Amino acid sequence: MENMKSARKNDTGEVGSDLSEQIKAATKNNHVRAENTQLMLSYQKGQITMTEYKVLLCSLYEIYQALEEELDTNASHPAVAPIYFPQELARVNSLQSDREHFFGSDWRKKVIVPAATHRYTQRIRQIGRENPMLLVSHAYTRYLGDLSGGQVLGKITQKSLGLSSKEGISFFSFPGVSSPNRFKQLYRSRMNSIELTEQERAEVLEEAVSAFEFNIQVFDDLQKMLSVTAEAVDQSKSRTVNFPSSPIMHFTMGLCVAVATIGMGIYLM
Ligand code: HEM
Repeated sequence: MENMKSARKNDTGEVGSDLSEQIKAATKNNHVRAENTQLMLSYQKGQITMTEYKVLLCSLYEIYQALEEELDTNASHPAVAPIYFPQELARVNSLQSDREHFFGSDWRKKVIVPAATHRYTQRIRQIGRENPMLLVSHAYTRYLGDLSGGQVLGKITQKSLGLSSKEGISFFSFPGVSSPNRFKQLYRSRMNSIELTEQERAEVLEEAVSAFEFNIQVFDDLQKMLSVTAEAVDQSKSRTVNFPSSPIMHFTMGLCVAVATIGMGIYLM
């Protein structure tokens, strides 16, 4: 809320009246909070683990599938058409191949996502049906993030996981974008060309704040899920419970326990 006020307060001052400037100002504090989630901090310290990356890929896949399906369905909507760049930006195919790389050909069966991811995708689908204008806020939050800090995160992932090739990290590559900075300029100018009433503009800014918060909740839930998993695996070792013996089954079983625990915890709140 404070962010929203500062974006408006500065309309005639340093922020200006362009949507691209206002959305950046409105989400500034949320961006700081996102950068400071435990998952993103692990990233910045080069400490991302294979398990963290794999569960992150599962959630990103669900999120982009919802986002890109809704963008495709609403491609000719006046607020969506200017920022509709499937050739340059679409991530679902890259995420599919990254998941296939790590999970194998039956990757579709290995969906491990926390409740926060479902809440995020449900919101995207709801606005796709009811108010497609707000897809702008979600597309901005994910794609401009991927073209900014995300570019560094790709390099860190490769190094942290000791990957010798780009296989498994195609999510971070945008072959259709030769200069991320120039493309971001184009994207901002397209955002600025969208005609919005004051009320609509306020809604777009508010939805962008929510989009950041959805991402923060996903990161936090993933972290919780992984810590519960680690405990479940530890307990299974110490209690000699008949847990499946292969590492992948261990991982999957542990995550099932974790997802169930977190999912129930959240839905019961
Ligand atoms: C390790 C975590 C992160 C780092 C180090 C990081 C870093 C950055 C940097 C350096 C920029 C460029 C700022 C500028 O051009 O002024 C940026 C922009 C951006 N980031 Fe992040 N970021 C992180 C996480 C995130 C997350 C989790 C999201 C949202 C899901 C996000 C969304 C954005 C967006 C939308 C922009 C574009 C801002 C604009 O120009 O309007 N970032 N980030």
